Amino acid sequence: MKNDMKEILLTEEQIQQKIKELGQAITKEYEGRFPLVVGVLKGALPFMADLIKAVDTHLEIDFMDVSSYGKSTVSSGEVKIVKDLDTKVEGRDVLIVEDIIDSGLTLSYLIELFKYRKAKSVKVVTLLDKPEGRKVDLVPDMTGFVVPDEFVVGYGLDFAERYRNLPYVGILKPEVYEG
Ligand SMILES: O=P(O)(O)OC[C@H]1O[C@H](OP(=O)(O)OP(=O)(O)O)[C@H](O)[C@@H]1O
Ligand SMILES: Nc1nc2[nH]cnc2c(=O)[nH]1
Repeated sequence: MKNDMKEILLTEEQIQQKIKELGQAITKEYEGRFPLVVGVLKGALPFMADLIKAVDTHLEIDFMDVSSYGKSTVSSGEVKIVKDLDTKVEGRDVLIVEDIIDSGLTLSYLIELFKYRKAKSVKVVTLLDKPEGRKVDLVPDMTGFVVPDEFVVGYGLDFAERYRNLPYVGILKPEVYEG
């Protein structure tokens, strides 16, 4: 699969080192509390799995599946709930885990939803942030890496459901999605 990459943006080692640091920051932030850590499917799965192992305080996990993209690389601007949480968020400290923030539409929808459901606090940790893609004002509380305005894949991020299982993050060669 490495042959499909124009460039490797983040190596497995860089990602894992950053996750250790983020895990320590989350431990510090939520020590003595019992946050509800919400993974946004499917992209956040590898990040969430590694991140929670780097956190040294009690936490509960749950997942939400929302969809804002079709099969293309362009945002449709629509957000719909595909799978809701099993857990009540009222009174909870919610930490949303994302693989990437691009337009910000997915997250701004989720943040408003959890506030409406009376969460005690809502924070966001994202592995990747693409600030140039933003359509709404949104700054994550914790960020792994800022990435350029390019379509990236790997470590949860897909192109047509492929490449999620890469341990690194890269930019595809144009011929891969053109062909
Ligand atoms: O900031 P935005 O422009 O809203 O984009 C970010 C969202 O897009 C991706 O999910 P996607 O809807 O592609 O689903 P997936 O995680 O199942 O691939 C990503 O995982 C974020 O949830
Ligand atoms: N795979 C992938 N999904 C995204 N969703 C929003 N931005 C991106 C991106 O750069 N890559």
